[in-house]
Amino acid sequence: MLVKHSVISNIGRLSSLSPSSSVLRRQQFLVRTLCGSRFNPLKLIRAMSSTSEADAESILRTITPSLDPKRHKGQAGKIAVIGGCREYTGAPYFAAISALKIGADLSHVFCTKDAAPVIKSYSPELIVHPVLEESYSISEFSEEDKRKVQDKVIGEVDKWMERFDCLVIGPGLGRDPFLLECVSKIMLLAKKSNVPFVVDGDGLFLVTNSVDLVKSYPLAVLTPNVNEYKRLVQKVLNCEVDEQNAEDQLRSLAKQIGGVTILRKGKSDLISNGETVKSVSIYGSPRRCGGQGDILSGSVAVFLSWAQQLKSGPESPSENPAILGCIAASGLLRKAAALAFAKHKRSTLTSDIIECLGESLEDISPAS
Ligand SMILES: NC(=O)C1=CN([C@@H]2O[C@H](COP(=O)(O)OP(=O)(O)OC[C@H]3O[C@@H](n4cnc5c(N)ncnc54)[C@H](OP(=O)(O)O)[C@@H]3O)[C@@H](O)[C@H]2O)[C@@H](O)CC1
Ligand SMILES: Nc1ncnc2c1ncn2[C@@H]1O[C@H](COP(=O)(O)OP(=O)(O)OP(=O)(O)O)[C@@H](O)[C@H]1O
Ligand SMILES: [Mg+2]
Repeated sequence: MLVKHSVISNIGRLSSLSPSSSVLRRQQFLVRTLCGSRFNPLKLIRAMSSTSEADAESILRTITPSLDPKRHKGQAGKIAVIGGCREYTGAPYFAAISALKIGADLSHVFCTKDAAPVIKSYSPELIVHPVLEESYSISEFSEEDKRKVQDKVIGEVDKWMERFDCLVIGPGLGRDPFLLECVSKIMLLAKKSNVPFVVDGDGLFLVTNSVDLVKSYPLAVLTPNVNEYKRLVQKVLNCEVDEQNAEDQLRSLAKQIGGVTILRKGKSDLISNGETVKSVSIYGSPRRCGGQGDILSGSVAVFLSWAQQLKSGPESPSENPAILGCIAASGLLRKAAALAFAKHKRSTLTSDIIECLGESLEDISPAS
Protein backbone atom coordinates (compact mmCIF):
# COMPACT_ATOMS: atom_id res chain seq x y z
CA MET A 1 0.00 0.00 0.00
CA LEU A 2 2.78 2.34 1.05
CA VAL A 3 4.79 1.45 -2.06
CA LYS A 4 1.76 2.06 -4.27
CA HIS A 5 1.19 5.44 -2.60
CA SER A 6 4.74 6.55 -3.27
CA VAL A 7 4.51 5.39 -6.91
CA ILE A 8 1.28 7.33 -7.32
CA SER A 9 2.71 10.48 -5.82
CA ASN A 10 5.72 10.21 -8.14
CA ILE A 11 3.39 9.85 -11.11
CA GLY A 12 1.55 12.94 -9.88
CA ARG A 13 4.83 14.85 -10.17
CA LEU A 14 5.58 13.21 -13.49
CA SER A 15 2.27 14.13 -15.05
CA SER A 16 3.66 17.65 -15.51
CA LEU A 17 6.61 16.33 -17.51
CA SER A 18 6.75 15.26 -21.10
CA PRO A 19 5.53 11.63 -21.26
CA SER A 20 8.25 10.88 -23.78
CA SER A 21 10.98 11.65 -21.26
CA SER A 22 13.23 8.83 -20.19
CA VAL A 23 12.28 9.55 -16.58
CA LEU A 24 8.68 8.74 -17.39
CA ARG A 25 9.62 5.51 -19.15
CA ARG A 26 11.65 4.49 -16.10
CA GLN A 27 8.71 5.32 -13.87
CA GLN A 28 6.28 3.34 -16.04
CA PHE A 29 8.62 0.38 -15.78
CA LEU A 30 8.69 0.80 -12.00
CA VAL A 31 4.90 0.92 -11.75
CA ARG A 32 4.52 -2.23 -13.88
CA THR A 33 7.10 -4.02 -11.78
CA LEU A 34 5.61 -2.99 -8.46
CA CYS A 35 1.91 -3.18 -9.28
CA GLY A 36 1.66 -6.04 -11.76
CA SER A 37 1.07 -6.19 -15.50
CA ARG A 38 -2.68 -5.41 -15.41
CA PHE A 39 -1.95 -2.03 -13.87
CA ASN A 40 -2.02 0.62 -16.63
CA PRO A 41 0.26 3.51 -15.67
CA LEU A 42 -0.85 5.71 -18.58
CA LYS A 43 -4.45 5.49 -17.38
CA LEU A 44 -3.31 6.56 -13.95
CA ILE A 45 -1.28 9.44 -15.34
CA ARG A 46 -4.35 10.64 -17.26
CA ALA A 47 -6.43 10.41 -14.09
CA MET A 48 -3.79 12.36 -12.18
CA SER A 49 -3.64 15.06 -14.82
CA SER A 50 -7.42 15.47 -14.56
CA THR A 51 -6.67 17.11 -11.17
CA SER A 52 -6.05 20.25 -13.26
CA GLU A 53 -9.85 20.61 -13.60
CA ALA A 54 -10.62 24.10 -12.32
CA ASP A 55 -13.34 24.89 -9.82
CA ALA A 56 -15.07 27.31 -12.19
CA GLU A 57 -18.06 27.99 -9.93
CA SER A 58 -15.93 29.00 -6.98
CA ILE A 59 -13.82 31.27 -9.22
CA LEU A 60 -17.02 32.83 -10.59
CA ARG A 61 -18.17 33.51 -7.03
CA THR A 62 -14.81 35.05 -6.11
CA ILE A 63 -14.39 37.42 -9.02
CA THR A 64 -17.97 38.56 -9.67
CA PRO A 65 -18.28 41.96 -7.95
CA SER A 66 -21.19 42.73 -5.64
CA LEU A 67 -23.77 45.26 -6.83
CA ASP A 68 -22.68 48.10 -4.60
CA PRO A 69 -24.80 51.31 -4.71
CA LYS A 70 -21.61 53.34 -4.17
CA ARG A 71 -20.20 52.26 -7.52
CA HIS A 72 -20.76 54.42 -10.59
CA LYS A 73 -21.35 53.57 -14.25
CA GLY A 74 -18.26 52.09 -15.80
CA GLN A 75 -16.78 50.53 -12.69
CA ALA A 76 -18.20 47.11 -13.55
CA GLY A 77 -16.40 47.15 -16.87
CA LYS A 78 -16.06 48.96 -20.19
CA ILE A 79 -15.46 46.55 -23.02
CA ALA A 80 -14.78 47.16 -26.70
CA VAL A 81 -15.13 44.65 -29.53
CA ILE A 82 -13.02 45.27 -32.64
CA GLY A 83 -14.89 43.36 -35.31
CA GLY A 84 -17.80 43.34 -37.71
CA CYS A 85 -17.58 43.68 -41.49
CA ARG A 86 -19.79 43.23 -44.57
CA GLU A 87 -20.04 39.44 -44.12
CA TYR A 88 -20.21 39.12 -40.36
CA THR A 89 -22.39 41.23 -38.11
CA GLY A 90 -23.58 38.50 -35.72
CA ALA A 91 -20.20 37.69 -34.16
CA PRO A 92 -19.35 41.18 -32.79
CA TYR A 93 -22.93 41.58 -31.60
CA PHE A 94 -22.80 38.25 -29.70
CA ALA A 95 -19.51 39.17 -28.02
CA ALA A 96 -20.58 42.71 -27.10
CA ILE A 97 -24.07 41.87 -25.86
CA SER A 98 -22.76 38.93 -23.81
CA ALA A 99 -20.44 41.32 -21.99
CA LEU A 100 -23.44 43.47 -21.01
CA LYS A 101 -25.62 40.49 -20.07
CA ILE A 102 -22.95 39.26 -17.68
CA GLY A 103 -22.71 42.62 -15.97
CA ALA A 104 -20.34 44.99 -17.77
CA ASP A 105 -21.60 48.59 -17.76
CA LEU A 106 -20.64 49.66 -21.29
CA SER A 107 -19.99 47.71 -24.44
CA HIS A 108 -18.60 49.29 -27.60
CA VAL A 109 -18.18 47.88 -31.11
CA PHE A 110 -15.65 49.25 -33.63
CA CYS A 111 -16.65 47.88 -37.02
CA THR A 112 -16.75 48.79 -40.71
CA LYS A 113 -19.14 51.44 -42.00
CA ASP A 114 -21.37 48.83 -43.69
CA ALA A 115 -21.69 46.70 -40.59
CA ALA A 116 -22.49 49.52 -38.16
CA PRO A 117 -26.19 50.22 -38.97
CA VAL A 118 -26.88 46.49 -38.93
CA ILE A 119 -25.26 45.97 -35.53
CA LYS A 120 -26.97 49.08 -34.14
CA SER A 121 -30.31 47.69 -35.28
CA TYR A 122 -29.78 44.50 -33.27
CA SER A 123 -29.55 46.46 -30.04
CA PRO A 124 -29.75 50.02 -28.74
CA GLU A 125 -27.57 48.97 -25.78
CA LEU A 126 -24.37 48.85 -27.82
CA ILE A 127 -22.23 51.86 -28.66
CA VAL A 128 -21.26 51.30 -32.28
CA HIS A 129 -18.40 53.15 -34.03
CA PRO A 130 -18.41 52.85 -37.85
CA VAL A 131 -14.68 53.48 -38.22
CA LEU A 132 -12.96 50.48 -39.85
CA GLU A 133 -12.30 50.45 -43.60
CA GLU A 134 -11.88 47.54 -46.01
CA SER A 135 -9.76 47.61 -49.19
CA TYR A 136 -12.74 47.83 -51.55
CA SER A 137 -13.82 51.21 -50.15
CA ILE A 138 -10.39 52.79 -50.74
CA SER A 139 -9.34 50.91 -53.88
CA GLU A 140 -9.13 54.13 -55.92
CA PHE A 141 -7.01 55.95 -53.32
CA SER A 142 -3.33 56.80 -53.70
CA GLU A 143 -0.84 55.25 -51.24
CA GLU A 144 -0.66 58.54 -49.39
CA ASP A 145 -4.45 58.79 -49.06
CA LYS A 146 -4.58 55.18 -47.87
CA ARG A 147 -2.09 56.06 -45.15
CA LYS A 148 -4.26 59.02 -44.15
CA VAL A 149 -7.29 56.73 -43.88
CA GLN A 150 -5.28 54.34 -41.73
CA ASP A 151 -4.16 57.18 -39.43
CA LYS A 152 -7.78 58.30 -39.11
CA VAL A 153 -8.96 54.79 -38.17
CA ILE A 154 -6.22 54.45 -35.55
CA GLY A 155 -6.99 57.94 -34.19
CA GLU A 156 -10.70 57.08 -33.80
CA VAL A 157 -9.88 54.05 -31.68
CA ASP A 158 -7.01 55.71 -29.83
CA LYS A 159 -9.14 58.46 -28.37
CA TRP A 160 -11.16 55.81 -26.52
CA MET A 161 -8.40 53.34 -25.70
CA GLU A 162 -7.48 54.38 -22.15
CA ARG A 163 -11.14 54.14 -21.07
CA PHE A 164 -11.44 50.45 -21.90
CA ASP A 165 -10.86 47.68 -19.37
CA CYS A 166 -10.45 45.07 -22.09
CA LEU A 167 -10.73 44.68 -25.87
CA VAL A 168 -12.02 41.70 -27.82
CA ILE A 169 -10.23 41.68 -31.15
CA GLY A 170 -11.48 39.61 -34.04
CA PRO A 171 -15.10 38.41 -33.89
CA GLY A 172 -16.46 38.88 -37.40
CA LEU A 173 -13.49 41.00 -38.44
CA GLY A 174 -12.97 39.27 -41.81
CA ARG A 175 -9.59 38.93 -43.46
CA ASP A 176 -9.25 42.06 -45.56
CA PRO A 177 -5.52 42.97 -45.63
CA PHE A 178 -6.00 46.75 -45.21
CA LEU A 179 -8.39 46.23 -42.30
CA LEU A 180 -6.05 43.72 -40.63
CA GLU A 181 -3.12 46.13 -40.96
CA CYS A 182 -5.16 48.76 -39.08
CA VAL A 183 -6.06 46.20 -36.44
CA SER A 184 -2.40 45.27 -35.93
CA LYS A 185 -1.77 48.98 -35.17
CA ILE A 186 -4.71 48.94 -32.73
CA MET A 187 -3.04 46.02 -30.92
CA LEU A 188 0.16 48.07 -30.60
CA LEU A 189 -1.86 50.95 -29.13
CA ALA A 190 -3.53 48.64 -26.62
CA LYS A 191 -0.15 47.29 -25.54
CA LYS A 192 1.21 50.82 -25.16
CA SER A 193 -1.73 51.68 -22.88
CA ASN A 194 -1.53 48.36 -21.01
CA VAL A 195 -5.08 47.46 -21.99
CA PRO A 196 -5.71 43.69 -21.91
CA PHE A 197 -7.12 42.08 -25.04
CA VAL A 198 -8.78 38.82 -26.03
CA VAL A 199 -7.94 37.70 -29.58
CA ASP A 200 -10.52 35.52 -31.31
CA GLY A 201 -11.78 34.59 -34.79
CA ASP A 202 -10.04 36.54 -37.57
CA GLY A 203 -7.90 38.30 -34.96
CA LEU A 204 -6.24 34.89 -34.55
CA PHE A 205 -5.72 34.68 -38.31
CA LEU A 206 -3.81 37.97 -38.02
CA VAL A 207 -1.84 36.94 -34.94
CA THR A 208 -0.91 33.53 -36.35
CA ASN A 209 0.72 35.30 -39.29
CA SER A 210 2.37 37.93 -37.05
CA VAL A 211 2.99 36.28 -33.69
CA ASP A 212 5.15 39.22 -32.53
CA LEU A 213 1.98 41.28 -32.20
CA VAL A 214 1.14 39.43 -28.99
CA LYS A 215 4.43 37.79 -28.02
CA SER A 216 5.34 38.35 -24.37
CA TYR A 217 2.35 40.60 -23.70
CA PRO A 218 1.05 39.16 -20.41
CA LEU A 219 -2.37 40.81 -20.86
CA ALA A 220 -3.10 38.97 -24.14
CA VAL A 221 -5.55 36.06 -24.20
CA LEU A 222 -6.00 33.90 -27.31
CA THR A 223 -9.19 31.83 -27.64
CA PRO A 224 -8.66 29.49 -30.62
CA ASN A 225 -11.22 26.97 -31.85
CA VAL A 226 -10.12 23.70 -33.42
CA ASN A 227 -9.01 25.25 -36.75
CA GLU A 228 -7.45 28.32 -35.20
CA TYR A 229 -5.50 26.16 -32.74
CA LYS A 230 -4.22 23.90 -35.50
CA ARG A 231 -2.92 26.90 -37.45
CA LEU A 232 -1.23 28.34 -34.33
CA VAL A 233 0.48 25.04 -33.46
CA GLN A 234 1.69 24.57 -37.04
CA LYS A 235 3.04 28.11 -37.22
CA VAL A 236 4.58 28.47 -33.76
CA LEU A 237 5.61 24.92 -32.82
CA ASN A 238 6.18 23.76 -36.37
CA CYS A 239 4.33 20.47 -35.79
CA GLU A 240 0.84 18.98 -35.79
CA VAL A 241 -1.68 19.00 -32.92
CA ASP A 242 -0.90 16.14 -30.54
CA GLU A 243 -4.07 15.03 -28.78
CA GLN A 244 -2.19 12.49 -26.63
CA ASN A 245 -0.13 15.27 -25.04
CA ALA A 246 -2.68 18.06 -25.31
CA GLU A 247 -1.83 19.74 -22.01
CA ASP A 248 1.95 19.72 -22.55
CA GLN A 249 1.58 20.98 -26.08
CA LEU A 250 -0.68 23.82 -25.00
CA ARG A 251 1.78 24.76 -22.25
CA SER A 252 4.66 24.78 -24.76
CA LEU A 253 2.65 26.89 -27.20
CA ALA A 254 1.80 29.51 -24.56
CA LYS A 255 5.41 29.53 -23.36
CA GLN A 256 6.73 29.89 -26.89
CA ILE A 257 4.50 32.97 -27.36
CA GLY A 258 6.09 34.49 -24.28
CA GLY A 259 3.55 33.53 -21.62
CA VAL A 260 0.33 34.77 -23.20
CA THR A 261 -2.80 32.98 -21.98
CA ILE A 262 -4.39 30.53 -24.41
CA LEU A 263 -7.88 29.08 -24.02
CA ARG A 264 -8.11 26.11 -26.35
CA LYS A 265 -11.82 25.51 -27.03
CA GLY A 266 -13.18 22.01 -27.41
CA LYS A 267 -14.96 19.17 -25.65
CA SER A 268 -13.06 20.35 -22.58
CA ASP A 269 -11.68 23.87 -22.62
CA LEU A 270 -7.95 23.88 -21.81
CA ILE A 271 -6.27 27.01 -20.47
CA SER A 272 -2.57 27.77 -20.06
CA ASN A 273 -0.15 30.67 -19.73
CA GLY A 274 2.92 28.50 -20.25
CA GLU A 275 3.12 27.65 -16.54
CA THR A 276 -0.09 26.04 -15.31
CA VAL A 277 -2.68 24.17 -17.37
CA LYS A 278 -6.30 24.15 -16.21
CA SER A 279 -9.31 22.49 -17.77
CA VAL A 280 -13.03 23.25 -17.66
CA SER A 281 -15.15 20.23 -18.53
CA ILE A 282 -18.53 21.11 -17.00
CA TYR A 283 -21.19 19.57 -19.22
CA GLY A 284 -22.43 22.18 -21.73
CA SER A 285 -24.53 21.43 -24.76
CA PRO A 286 -24.30 19.03 -27.70
CA ARG A 287 -25.41 21.83 -30.07
CA ARG A 288 -22.48 23.33 -31.98
CA CYS A 289 -24.27 26.29 -33.56
CA GLY A 290 -22.01 29.17 -34.62
CA GLY A 291 -21.50 32.08 -32.27
CA GLN A 292 -20.79 30.28 -28.99
CA GLY A 293 -17.12 31.22 -29.25
CA ASP A 294 -18.17 34.84 -29.58
CA ILE A 295 -20.10 34.64 -26.31
CA LEU A 296 -16.96 33.19 -24.78
CA SER A 297 -14.63 35.96 -25.98
CA GLY A 298 -16.96 38.71 -24.72
CA SER A 299 -17.27 36.89 -21.39
CA VAL A 300 -13.50 36.40 -20.97
CA ALA A 301 -13.09 40.18 -21.41
CA VAL A 302 -15.52 40.91 -18.56
CA PHE A 303 -14.23 38.30 -16.13
CA LEU A 304 -10.61 39.20 -16.86
CA SER A 305 -11.42 42.85 -16.04
CA TRP A 306 -13.11 41.84 -12.80
CA ALA A 307 -10.23 39.57 -11.81
CA GLN A 308 -7.83 42.40 -12.63
CA GLN A 309 -9.79 44.79 -10.36
CA LEU A 310 -9.65 42.25 -7.55
CA LYS A 311 -5.90 42.00 -7.97
CA SER A 312 -5.44 45.62 -6.96
CA GLY A 313 -7.63 45.19 -3.84
CA PRO A 314 -7.00 43.60 -0.44
CA GLU A 315 -8.38 40.17 -1.45
CA SER A 316 -5.99 39.71 -4.35
CA PRO A 317 -6.18 36.11 -5.65
CA SER A 318 -2.87 34.35 -6.20
CA GLU A 319 -3.80 33.13 -9.69
CA ASN A 320 -3.22 35.25 -12.78
CA PRO A 321 -6.33 37.35 -13.77
CA ALA A 322 -6.23 36.14 -17.37
CA ILE A 323 -6.38 32.50 -16.27
CA LEU A 324 -9.19 33.28 -13.81
CA GLY A 325 -11.10 35.18 -16.51
CA CYS A 326 -10.85 32.25 -18.92
CA ILE A 327 -11.97 29.70 -16.34
CA ALA A 328 -14.92 31.83 -15.23
CA ALA A 329 -16.05 32.53 -18.81
CA SER A 330 -15.77 28.92 -19.88
CA GLY A 331 -17.66 27.68 -16.81
CA LEU A 332 -20.46 30.21 -17.24
CA LEU A 333 -20.85 29.63 -20.98
CA ARG A 334 -21.09 25.88 -20.46
CA LYS A 335 -23.67 26.27 -17.71
CA ALA A 336 -25.74 28.66 -19.85
CA ALA A 337 -25.47 26.34 -22.86
CA ALA A 338 -26.74 23.41 -20.76
CA LEU A 339 -29.68 25.48 -19.52
CA ALA A 340 -30.54 26.73 -23.03
CA PHE A 341 -30.34 23.18 -24.38
CA ALA A 342 -32.66 21.90 -21.65
CA LYS A 343 -35.23 24.46 -22.82
CA HIS A 344 -34.77 24.42 -26.61
CA LYS A 345 -33.14 21.09 -27.47
CA ARG A 346 -32.23 20.83 -31.17
CA SER A 347 -33.39 24.35 -31.92
CA THR A 348 -31.00 25.92 -29.38
CA LEU A 349 -29.35 28.99 -30.90
CA THR A 350 -26.58 31.28 -29.71
CA SER A 351 -29.15 33.94 -28.80
CA ASP A 352 -30.91 31.37 -26.54
CA ILE A 353 -27.62 30.76 -24.73
CA ILE A 354 -27.10 34.51 -24.29
CA GLU A 355 -30.57 34.70 -22.70
CA CYS A 356 -29.44 32.10 -20.16
CA LEU A 357 -26.21 33.88 -19.12
CA GLY A 358 -27.92 35.99 -16.44
CA GLU A 359 -29.85 33.11 -14.89
CA SER A 360 -26.74 30.92 -14.87
CA LEU A 361 -24.59 33.55 -13.16
CA GLU A 362 -27.38 34.34 -10.71
CA ASP A 363 -27.48 30.69 -9.74
CA ILE A 364 -23.77 30.76 -8.88
CA SER A 365 -23.35 34.29 -7.56
CA PRO A 366 -26.72 35.80 -6.59
CA ALA A 367 -27.08 39.57 -7.03
CA SER A 368 -28.50 39.98 -3.50
N1 LIG B 1 -23.09 34.88 -36.97
C1 LIG B 1 -21.87 35.34 -37.24
O1 LIG B 1 -21.66 36.45 -37.72
C2 LIG B 1 -20.69 34.46 -36.92
C3 LIG B 1 -19.46 34.81 -37.46
N2 LIG B 1 -18.33 34.14 -37.13
C4 LIG B 1 -17.09 34.71 -37.63
O2 LIG B 1 -16.76 34.02 -38.81
C5 LIG B 1 -15.37 34.23 -39.07
C6 LIG B 1 -14.68 32.89 -39.36
O3 LIG B 1 -14.78 32.12 -38.17
P1 LIG B 1 -14.95 30.54 -38.20
O4 LIG B 1 -15.19 30.09 -36.82
O5 LIG B 1 -15.94 30.15 -39.22
O6 LIG B 1 -13.49 30.20 -38.64
P2 LIG B 1 -12.74 28.82 -38.80
O7 LIG B 1 -13.38 27.76 -37.96
O8 LIG B 1 -11.31 29.04 -38.64
O9 LIG B 1 -13.03 28.59 -40.32
C7 LIG B 1 -13.93 27.64 -40.81
C8 LIG B 1 -13.56 27.41 -42.26
O10 LIG B 1 -13.80 28.59 -43.02
C9 LIG B 1 -12.60 29.03 -43.66
N3 LIG B 1 -12.58 30.48 -43.60
C10 LIG B 1 -12.93 31.26 -42.56
N4 LIG B 1 -12.86 32.56 -42.91
C11 LIG B 1 -12.44 32.60 -44.19
C12 LIG B 1 -12.16 33.65 -45.12
N5 LIG B 1 -12.36 34.95 -44.81
N6 LIG B 1 -11.71 33.33 -46.35
C13 LIG B 1 -11.52 32.04 -46.69
N7 LIG B 1 -11.78 30.99 -45.85
C14 LIG B 1 -12.23 31.26 -44.63
C15 LIG B 1 -11.48 28.39 -42.91
O11 LIG B 1 -10.42 28.16 -43.77
P3 LIG B 1 -8.88 28.21 -43.30
O12 LIG B 1 -8.75 29.40 -42.41
O13 LIG B 1 -8.62 26.95 -42.58
O14 LIG B 1 -8.12 28.40 -44.55
C16 LIG B 1 -12.08 27.10 -42.42
O15 LIG B 1 -11.97 26.10 -43.38
C17 LIG B 1 -14.80 34.91 -37.80
O16 LIG B 1 -14.75 36.29 -38.01
C18 LIG B 1 -15.85 34.59 -36.80
O17 LIG B 1 -15.83 35.49 -35.71
C19 LIG B 1 -18.35 33.05 -36.18
O18 LIG B 1 -17.99 33.62 -34.95
C20 LIG B 1 -19.70 32.36 -36.12
C21 LIG B 1 -20.86 33.30 -36.01
N1 LIG C 1 -17.23 19.18 -28.52
C1 LIG C 1 -17.65 20.07 -27.61
N2 LIG C 1 -18.36 19.67 -26.53
C2 LIG C 1 -18.79 20.56 -25.61
N3 LIG C 1 -18.56 21.88 -25.68
C3 LIG C 1 -17.84 22.33 -26.72
C4 LIG C 1 -17.35 21.46 -27.74
N4 LIG C 1 -16.68 22.21 -28.65
C5 LIG C 1 -16.76 23.48 -28.21
N5 LIG C 1 -17.46 23.56 -27.06
C6 LIG C 1 -17.80 24.76 -26.28
O1 LIG C 1 -18.30 25.78 -27.11
C7 LIG C 1 -17.58 26.99 -26.89
C8 LIG C 1 -17.29 27.58 -28.26
O2 LIG C 1 -16.33 26.77 -28.89
P1 LIG C 1 -16.26 26.60 -30.45
O3 LIG C 1 -15.18 25.64 -30.74
O4 LIG C 1 -17.62 26.33 -31.00
O5 LIG C 1 -15.81 28.09 -30.85
P2 LIG C 1 -15.84 28.79 -32.24
O6 LIG C 1 -15.72 27.83 -33.36
O7 LIG C 1 -14.87 29.89 -32.17
O8 LIG C 1 -17.31 29.44 -32.21
P3 LIG C 1 -17.89 30.58 -33.16
O9 LIG C 1 -18.91 29.90 -33.99
O10 LIG C 1 -18.46 31.58 -32.22
O11 LIG C 1 -16.75 31.15 -33.95
C9 LIG C 1 -16.31 26.62 -26.12
O12 LIG C 1 -16.12 27.42 -25.00
C10 LIG C 1 -16.57 25.24 -25.61
O13 LIG C 1 -16.84 25.34 -24.21
MG1 LIG D 1 -14.87 31.68 -33.38
